[in-house]
Amino acid sequence: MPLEKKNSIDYVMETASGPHFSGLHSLTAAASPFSDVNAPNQPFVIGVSGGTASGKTTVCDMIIQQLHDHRVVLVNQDSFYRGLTAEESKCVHKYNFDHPDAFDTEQLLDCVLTLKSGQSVQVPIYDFKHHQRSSDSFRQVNASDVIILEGILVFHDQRVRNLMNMKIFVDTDADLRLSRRIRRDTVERGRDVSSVLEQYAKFVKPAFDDFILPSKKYADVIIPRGGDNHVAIDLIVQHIQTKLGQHDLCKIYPNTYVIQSTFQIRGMHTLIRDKEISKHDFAFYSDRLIRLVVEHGLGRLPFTEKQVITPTGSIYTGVDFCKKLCGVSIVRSGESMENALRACCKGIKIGKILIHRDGDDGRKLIYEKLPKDISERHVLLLDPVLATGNSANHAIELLIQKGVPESHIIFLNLISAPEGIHCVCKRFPSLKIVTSEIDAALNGEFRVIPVKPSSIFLSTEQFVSLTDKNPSSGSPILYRTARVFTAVSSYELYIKRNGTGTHLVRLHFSPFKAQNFNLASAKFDVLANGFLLLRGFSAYNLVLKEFLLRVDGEVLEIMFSPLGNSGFAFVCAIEVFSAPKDFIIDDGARLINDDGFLVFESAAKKAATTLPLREF
Ligand SMILES: Nc1ncnc2c1ncn2[C@@H]1O[C@H](COP(=O)(O)OP(=O)(O)O)[C@@H](O)[C@H]1O
Ligand SMILES: Nc1ccn([C@@H]2O[C@H](COP(=O)(O)O)[C@@H](O)[C@H]2O)c(=O)n1
Repeated sequence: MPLEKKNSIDYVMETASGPHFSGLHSLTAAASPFSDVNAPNQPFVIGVSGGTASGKTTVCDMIIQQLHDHRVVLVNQDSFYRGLTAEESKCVHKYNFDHPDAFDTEQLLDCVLTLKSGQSVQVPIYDFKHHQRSSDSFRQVNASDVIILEGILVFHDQRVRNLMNMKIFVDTDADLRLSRRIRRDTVERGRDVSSVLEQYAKFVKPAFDDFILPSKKYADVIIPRGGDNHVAIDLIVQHIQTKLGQHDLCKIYPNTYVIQSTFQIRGMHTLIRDKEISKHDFAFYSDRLIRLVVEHGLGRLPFTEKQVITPTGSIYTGVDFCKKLCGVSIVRSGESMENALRACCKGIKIGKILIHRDGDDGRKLIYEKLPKDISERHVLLLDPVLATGNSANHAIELLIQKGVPESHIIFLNLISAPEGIHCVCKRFPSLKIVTSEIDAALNGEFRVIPVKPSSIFLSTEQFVSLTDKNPSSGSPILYRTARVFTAVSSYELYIKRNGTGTHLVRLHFSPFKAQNFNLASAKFDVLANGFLLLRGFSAYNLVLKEFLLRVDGEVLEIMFSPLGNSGFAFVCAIEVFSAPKDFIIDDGARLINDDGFLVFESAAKKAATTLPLREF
């Protein structure tokens, strides 16, 4: 290759699109200067208090229902009633269940602290009929995003109050509470009306006046009418959702946006971080997440008001998208976000920036291919993993040098490390970062590879790159190197844009001898998306094989499977071309031969080999 071409930006960009692994590199918590914000996200603790039968449990149930996308656990103060001694049990009507001492508050504190630290706890089960805790069974309560602590006296002890992020007091009329209590205690707790009224007058009402009502002042929110107050409950749920969606870093850097976490989103993150996930699932779920990030990022762009006339002739006042827009991917992992961006913004221009480390002295070379009018555009900068932030800062600096105002840059990530957010936001406070998850911490074990490979991805590490040291004169460069696979290995090609359709796959085999390998002795199968292309194949001479096959989706996987004694497979080059859409006639294709003709059904769903164009 001429030196001139080798130095060209296009060449650098092309070669940079090869296999790429992006990872967050290890940083021990101790080494991190951001240990405070790296601390795992603490659960949100809500205290719900109020008089007996005020509707506390009902309100909690309504909140839990509405927070269905989050992990919420309910802890009842009732579970921490002390068991009665034999003596106390004998004259239970003299026992004050409404006094703070009736509860084991130390145990309650331990329980909430354990849950807040992210561990599960065994909560006692209380039996109101026998006034005892179950001796042998517990309720397992798991760590969660939200802990709701409910009970008549949960605001009484300051240490318990201090654990709460939000305190709600359910304020229901005393007469209504008494009538509910009579019904509940007679129907559910097997008591008679007179004992209920006696307990109410002797203990319940005085304790309400002495302990419960005075604790109302600690409440952040008071809900009159309890569960009937849907407006209050909706507002509370909205507030909790906002708090849950807001990482501590978003409070420090208001231009950092984490998309609202739901079980769907957490589920997808769980999948893409699972080392057992298949490549297809990895690509599918990371692409789904990337689309959400892209949509959210687009939502941060400026808009103008626009009115349209609807088919019924009325005026609809809406908004118009920002038109001066472009994407810029940080090569190479950023390219994996391009599909999602194109899917959301038809025809969007996409530029590329490659930051290339030159030697070990940290010197960086930057190559770029950007739209000429980039300074007039809003830029969506794409990189799925924001790790240290160093590359991102180089890319952003370059965009600013090109005349893009800092406030016109929206940096889209799938996963961000706190270090990266600090690094970028400190330097560029007017830029926006949109991410789907901020990692809690990076530890020695932690390494994320969340990006869909850019264009071609080799699944194995068990390969050898060979070079023919004695090529025959005139032998094309293509045939002087080969990849040898000593285990089942596959290339995944991400077929951009057109995806589904017919593709021509061309495989080049040139059997030379190098190192300890005689490529002519290789014997192997080749499969493409499960179709067997070559069975027990060996190449004794230079061979070129072509196949036409239909790919459903974005991925074409070409697999090499060594057979028998040879123990290895090889290939010199793979070419894939997209054929015209209807290149293969689906039904009714005929093979004409001496015996008449053979009709092929669903031909497009099969793989077809072409007639050898050149077979050496
Ligand atoms: N808004 C309401 N309308 C009718 N009944 C209610 C309402 N809120 C609660 N209740 C009933 O009152 C009783 C006590 O309610 P609960 O939510 O268990 O109160 P708490 O937890 O404060 O003791 C239950 O039987 C419940 O079904
Ligand atoms: N063995 C017991 C324990 C408690 N109580 C009463 O329960 C009330 C608290 O529960 P709520 O669901 O009404 O908040 C409290 O007022 C106690 O009097 C009881 O009767 N027997």
